[in-house]
Amino acid sequence: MPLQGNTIDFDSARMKLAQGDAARRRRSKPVTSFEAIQRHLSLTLQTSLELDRVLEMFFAGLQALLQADGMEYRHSAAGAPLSLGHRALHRCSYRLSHAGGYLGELQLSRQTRFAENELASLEALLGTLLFPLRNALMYREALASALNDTLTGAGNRLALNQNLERDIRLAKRTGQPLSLTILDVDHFKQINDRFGHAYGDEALKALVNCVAASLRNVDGLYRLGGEEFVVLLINTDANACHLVAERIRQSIEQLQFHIDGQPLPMTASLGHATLRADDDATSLLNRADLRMYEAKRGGRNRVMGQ
Ligand SMILES: Nc1nc2c(ncn2[C@@H]2O[C@H](COP(=O)(O)OP(=O)(O)OP(=O)(O)O)[C@@H](O)[C@H]2O)c(=O)[nH]1
Repeated sequence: MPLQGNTIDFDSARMKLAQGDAARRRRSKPVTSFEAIQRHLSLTLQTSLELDRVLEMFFAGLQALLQADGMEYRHSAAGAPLSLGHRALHRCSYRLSHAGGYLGELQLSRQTRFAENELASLEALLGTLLFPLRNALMYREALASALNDTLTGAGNRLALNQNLERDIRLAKRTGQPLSLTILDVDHFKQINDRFGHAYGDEALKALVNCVAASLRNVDGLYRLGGEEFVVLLINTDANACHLVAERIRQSIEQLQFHIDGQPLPMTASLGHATLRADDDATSLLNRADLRMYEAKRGGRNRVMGQ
């Protein structure tokens, strides 16, 4: 997985060193015994905390022991299943766990059956994956909690800043349109005042689920603060953004949210803006914010664009 941003890729540097060492060792004395493979793989797997990278290294290292055509890894924390190589007819699967903690499902496949002795070695080799995999999952969880709003699960302001800067750079380089919409819940204070803060929190969670359900998985949903959210739409021009914002508005209006069995209608006002050549993140957000306030002044529960 390529690293983004201006960082030094220590992982690949260390990998290259490790690979170089391995190549040198292979030239002098072939690495053949199970213990040698296991030791080498153990060292290699410690060079990264990136889940994809750890699994890639395991798949590559495994080939010294048995030839496998494909490997698939599933864990809800990892998002979509991660596939390496290509899937073949014969498969073996493992549910990985450690000290009661679930570490995912791993499946290997190839064209010919796995022999019993191969499976036994594979199971022994899986031990090398345990701690690197657990550490990579913990690292991923730590990153996610640093970038997500704890109440609603939407991205937080830090995630918005990072992704917006990146998407603006990309849109300017590729010439693709980029739009965003700011959404502010109408009269949210009344919900808190009437039902209490805890119910207000539940209403915000329901709203985020509702907005997320009307987006593509490449779209970003972020909480700016309070009851204000941003939807970031890559490769989307002003007309398409208006349609998306209108769809969001309607889905919030139709949301069947109940408090103690009582329906609680919610609406939101939305303002959108599309990237111009002289925009930066602040000017783009400010323009959408101005439109959102126009929507509030215009009577709320409406969408205003540029
Ligand atoms: N329950 C809950 N309420 C929050 C949270 N963050 C902000 N609020 C409340 O959201 C309300 C926002 O109120 P206002 O800014 O007056 O806006 P509004 O009532 O939505 O009215 P308009 O935006 O003008 O339609 C305040 O009562 C905040 O306390 C939160 O995390 N949970």
